Amino acid sequence: MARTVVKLGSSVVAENDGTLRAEVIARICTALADRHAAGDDVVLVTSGAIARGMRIMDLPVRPTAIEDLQAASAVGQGKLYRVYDELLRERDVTTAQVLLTFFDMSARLHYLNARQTLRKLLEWRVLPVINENDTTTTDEISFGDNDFLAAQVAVLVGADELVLCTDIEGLFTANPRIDPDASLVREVADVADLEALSIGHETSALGSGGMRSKVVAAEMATAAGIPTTICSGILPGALEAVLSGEGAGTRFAARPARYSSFKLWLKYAKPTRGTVVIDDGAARALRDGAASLLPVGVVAVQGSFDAGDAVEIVTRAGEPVGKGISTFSRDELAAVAGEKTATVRERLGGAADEAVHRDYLVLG
Ligand SMILES: Nc1ncnc2c1ncn2[C@@H]1O[C@H](COP(=O)(O)OP(=O)(O)O)[C@@H](O)[C@H]1O
Ligand SMILES: N[C@@H](CCC(=O)OP(=O)(O)O)C(=O)O
Repeated sequence: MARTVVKLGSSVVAENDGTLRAEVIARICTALADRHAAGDDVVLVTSGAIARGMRIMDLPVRPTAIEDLQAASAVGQGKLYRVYDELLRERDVTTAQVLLTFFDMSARLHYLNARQTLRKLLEWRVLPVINENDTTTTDEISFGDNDFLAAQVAVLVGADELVLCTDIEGLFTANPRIDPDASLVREVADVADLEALSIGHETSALGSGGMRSKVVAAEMATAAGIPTTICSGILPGALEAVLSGEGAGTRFAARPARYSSFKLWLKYAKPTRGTVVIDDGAARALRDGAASLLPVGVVAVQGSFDAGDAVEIVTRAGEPVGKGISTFSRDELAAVAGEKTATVRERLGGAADEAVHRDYLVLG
């Protein structure tokens, strides 16, 4: 029994003018229902609310102003969900609509609640149909695109597989809409191997993020041990081949999962609010393993953060060392930067000695 997260891009769900691709969606629902009937857990992440709203409101192109996008999404989301609900009900699958914001992922308690709800739905054999809650997001708390949301959801539910469906067969060596010599990449053993390729942010008429955001999502999911495939959602048989294990499109091999679920959340879901610059000795101690970051190794503090916020940790030369949750606020940490533990205790009351505790730190 497998647990699979399937993401459909706007370009799969709708034509360029926002008209729903009814046949494509029906075929995909059949494929999902078949996996569900075979005993698999299936989670659907679907874009298309803005496209749907755009069509209904007769907007000629995808709007760019945030309030227009939010209003279009509000018009479209309910209607979009109803399409999946009806198609899947006809195929004996009960669905649930789940709308998430980046805030839900970045606040640990909300994250745990979302995880609990999704796990309960899967235990009930319900197929969650997920989208971002566009109407309440701001730039600050938006996923940016649903590829990132899908990767987050895959980590959240402990998926065995993530499938990102788009309007193109997979990842090409360059954007084939620009470069006719581009060829399909079938296997990616390591995302670092992709540096030589031209993977742009150019999108289809309705999409956001482009191929670049799919590769970043694949990097994130594979780092959590989840193999990821980018394939066409439009080409009949492609998603079906991926779901049956035959394969299609571009497959990113899973890397050994190095992080606990908490550290994955910290690395990928929690936004950083500031930067802590550390000296070389501290950088070595952190990179070598078991050490926490002590204030004595801190040389500068940038940004504005509270105790409990995530900070980027960098060397004096600006090389990234890692990311961690700060024990202190920006002002507190600035007041004890470079100081020994005895002075830190004296100045800050001694509640904690570490600027970032090892348990709340991810390297890289
Ligand atoms: N190297 C590449 N390989 C394949 N597609 C690429 C590449 N670089 C850019 N693209 C573009 O990415 C688009 C898909 O991204 P996007 O429109 O965001 O999809 P979706 O709406 O499905 O999320 C493709 O239509 C293609 O034009
Ligand atoms: N929440 C938005 C998703 C926008 C988005 O990320 O689109 P895409 O790049 O096509 O996956 C919507 O439903 O229209």
